[in-house]
Amino acid sequence: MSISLHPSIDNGFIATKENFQGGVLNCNCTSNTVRVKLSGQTAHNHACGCSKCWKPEGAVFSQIAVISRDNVEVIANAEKLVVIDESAAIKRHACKVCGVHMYGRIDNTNHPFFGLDFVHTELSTDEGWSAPEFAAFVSSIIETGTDPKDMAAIRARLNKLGLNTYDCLSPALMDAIATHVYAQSHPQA
Ligand SMILES: N[C@@H](CCC(=O)N[C@@H](CSCO)C(=O)NCC(=O)O)C(=O)O
Ligand SMILES: [Zn+2]
Ligand SMILES: [Zn+2]
Repeated sequence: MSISLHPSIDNGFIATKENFQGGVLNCNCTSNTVRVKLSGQTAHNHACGCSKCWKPEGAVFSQIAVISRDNVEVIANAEKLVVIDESAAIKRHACKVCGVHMYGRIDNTNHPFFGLDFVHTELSTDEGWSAPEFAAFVSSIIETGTDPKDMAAIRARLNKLGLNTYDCLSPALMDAIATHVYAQSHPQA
């Protein structure tokens, strides 16, 4: 059986819908489902191979996007959410019953991505969320057990799906991080 990159990516993905208004993310519990309302479109959606982002069963990548934290609201069963790693920059709020990560939040106001929450839009039944644009932290899938011998074929599959592969974030996001770092040590007069 071939490796699943991610169920929302393996066979091509649903296109971004213009003027998409957002929707609701649901955890995998069939009762007392945790629900998170996103009041708007997401951005910078990507496949992430890092060991920290939540992946559906059997997938080697997660699919993760960002949205303004002001547009994220837990609307049901918030008491089931726990932060899985308090020491991480991104505090991933997961359902303690099914394990799904409902949103990741950055508390450090100096972090380059402060103000943005990280979300997995496949948890929504709504269609039209921003489509994946690239694959990040690709080499990191080896850290969670992928055979290094499979990497060339995996990178080729991602490329064929239209996703450039990077071993950290995309050049645009890495430039944004570096710009933030420079600005912190060179404040405007
Ligand atoms: N090789 C490591 C990489 C982990 C990592 O740095 N992950 C990134 C991307 S997550 C979303 O794109 C990150 O920013 N992490 C910060 C955090 O998780 O708090 C590994 O695989 O673990
Ligand atoms: Zn759950
Ligand atoms: Zn990640």
